[in-house]
Amino acid sequence: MSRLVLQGVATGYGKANVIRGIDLTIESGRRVALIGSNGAGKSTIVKAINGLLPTRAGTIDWDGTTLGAMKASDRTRAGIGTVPEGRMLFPECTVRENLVAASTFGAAKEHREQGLERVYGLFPRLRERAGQRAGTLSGGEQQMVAIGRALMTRPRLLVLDEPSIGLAPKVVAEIFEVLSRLTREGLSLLLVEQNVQLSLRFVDEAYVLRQGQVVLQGAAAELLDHPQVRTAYLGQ
Ligand SMILES: Nc1ncnc2c1ncn2[C@@H]1O[C@H](COP(=O)(O)OP(=O)(O)OP(=O)(O)O)[C@@H](O)[C@H]1O
Repeated sequence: MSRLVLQGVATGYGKANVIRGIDLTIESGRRVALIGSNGAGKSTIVKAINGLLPTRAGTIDWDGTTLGAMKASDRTRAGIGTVPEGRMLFPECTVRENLVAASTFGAAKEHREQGLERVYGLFPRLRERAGQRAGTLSGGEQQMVAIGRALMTRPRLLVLDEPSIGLAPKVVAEIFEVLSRLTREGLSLLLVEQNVQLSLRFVDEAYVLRQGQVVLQGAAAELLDHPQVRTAYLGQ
């Protein structure tokens, strides 16, 4: 079972307490979105989940185990994959090298070729561009590499920070179709998106964050109709 539970999580930077006690649960196989305006703390929560930022209070449980001070690399090995904001690829390395770099994590090592085949099957364009330097790819292709790289570690939960940013609608649709396919195969998703319309149409449930606190949560379809969400995030 792959269940992520945040209880009373607080974290921040230096003297700034950015996240001030949030509860959030992602049940196995569910698609969950975290929405909120610029600076609400979405990326900060992502960093607390993937272990790049220590928590100051509360607990994060994954698969029934409290993560505590577990290192980021160990969280990846435990099945939490991240597609970071800005993609963070190695621009001078090829697509294949970027993908393979991630497979040095745990079990993925023996399954490198299998992993590559799976990624190329999901994103055929990456097979065609396997030898091309990542920095020369289009934005959409780079996002595909970032997602593919996370998949190379065989995650059971994929955390995506702003996957649609700066991409044309057609490419976004293509990427979300792959994400949809992955969730049908049982992968859980935490989607952080500025595009509220897109994320609420895609996920099962969502949390609305304001100034480091959850101000609304519920089924995505209900939130799409919620007056506060419509006014604040959908411009309606
Ligand atoms: N490394 C850092 N050091 C200090 N403050 C930071 C750092 N990273 C983020 N912050 C601050 O934490 C707050 C939340 O930032 P965060 O990036 O989590 O917001 P966000 O909801 O993801 O916003 P965006 O949609 O603009 O990415 C902001 O006030 C930001 O200035």
